[in-house]
Amino acid sequence: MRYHRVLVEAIVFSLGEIFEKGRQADKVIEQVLKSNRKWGARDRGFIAENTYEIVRWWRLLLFVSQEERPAYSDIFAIWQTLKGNELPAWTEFDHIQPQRIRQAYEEAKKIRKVRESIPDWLDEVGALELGEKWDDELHALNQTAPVVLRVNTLKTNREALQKQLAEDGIQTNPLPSLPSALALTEKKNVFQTEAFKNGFFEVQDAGSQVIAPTLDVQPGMRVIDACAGAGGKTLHLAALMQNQGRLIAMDVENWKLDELRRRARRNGVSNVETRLIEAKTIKRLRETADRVLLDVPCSGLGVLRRNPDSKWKIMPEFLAQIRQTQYDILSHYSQMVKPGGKLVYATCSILPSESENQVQRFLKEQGQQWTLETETRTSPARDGFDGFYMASLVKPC
Ligand SMILES: C[S@@+](CC[C@H](N)C(=O)[O-])C[C@H]1O[C@@H](n2cnc3c(N)ncnc32)[C@H](O)[C@@H]1O
Repeated sequence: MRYHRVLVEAIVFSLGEIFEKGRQADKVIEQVLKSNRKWGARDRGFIAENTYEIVRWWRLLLFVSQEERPAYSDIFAIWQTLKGNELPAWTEFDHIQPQRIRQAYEEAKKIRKVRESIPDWLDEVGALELGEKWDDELHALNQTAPVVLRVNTLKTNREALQKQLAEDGIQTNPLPSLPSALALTEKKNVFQTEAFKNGFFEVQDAGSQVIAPTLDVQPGMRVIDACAGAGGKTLHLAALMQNQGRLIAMDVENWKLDELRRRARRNGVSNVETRLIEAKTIKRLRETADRVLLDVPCSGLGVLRRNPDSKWKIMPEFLAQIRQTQYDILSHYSQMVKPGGKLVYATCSILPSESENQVQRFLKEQGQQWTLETETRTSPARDGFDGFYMASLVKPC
């Protein structure tokens, strides 16, 4: 393996931005990759993959270093050694002792929270809430996530897109359980393709693709996506509605709705209107929707494969606070559903306290009003999808 100093320096810089300035890993990597247009695909892959993997394995690497504040270049060297790569003969690596690193790693493997590189409190919460399933889920959450596309059926179909991407050297496999999903066989930058620029697909994990179909939307319905963000699931709903009917996408953050509108244009979506949530927005929409999606803000513990830095950023207090927000949204926003209509409550969390328990509390506190129709979970350990939860609730006529 040949190392280029400038690439290793880019990784060291990125780690400093993430761990010292608390910046989001994907934003830092995006900025670093933009800083040098001459880097090729392999160089970019080297920077991005190593930075993400070091962030993912941070606690394990710190343990193996046996130092309180090791230099980021030492952490890089430890990571390469654990991967079985020989280090270059650079002076900054003179003091690195591969044999000692391998011994410390043997010790690390005996302690779950170190081996799986997770904060103490999170290991405790996971074990408490998931019991014997925690080991497998935690392990699966540390694997690199596949890149999955959702075919935009407003513009193309799965076979045609698969063929078009293959002509660009991008090989994919259809996922049998999801009619619009294609998984890449190896990581490639799909955003450069004509197919992406023309809105033929979106990048969307398989677990996330299970949610919109749960609403059972029909063309012509009136549908509200109440926590729409930048619209991953709004676009999917629009495609399932065949662009017919009315789809209101709402959020409390205007910049996300701006991004949603941009994506909707690329996707050829014409039945979406965006609405910033203000004091009376929900009240005004009382009993107006055939379907309401509540894809509520959550811990993101089901998508740690993609965002490994969030395990170092979220705190127990945040979990308590977000649970309250989720319940407030569920109990308040559910009033937008018409009698006979349907509500889907969804999270990208593996924790029952953000998911099943919230729905149970809602059913109990709302009395006889609602019935739980279906409850589904996707699992990194069981099906290789990100960890999503979705419950479909019907309001009686
Ligand atoms: C899980 S994300 C949504 C992801 C989005 N549905 C998608 O598929 O791309 C949750 C969203 O809820 C929004 N949010 C936070 N508090 C909210 C509130 N009180 N009402 C509505 N949306 C809220 C956040 O801004 C965020 O965009």
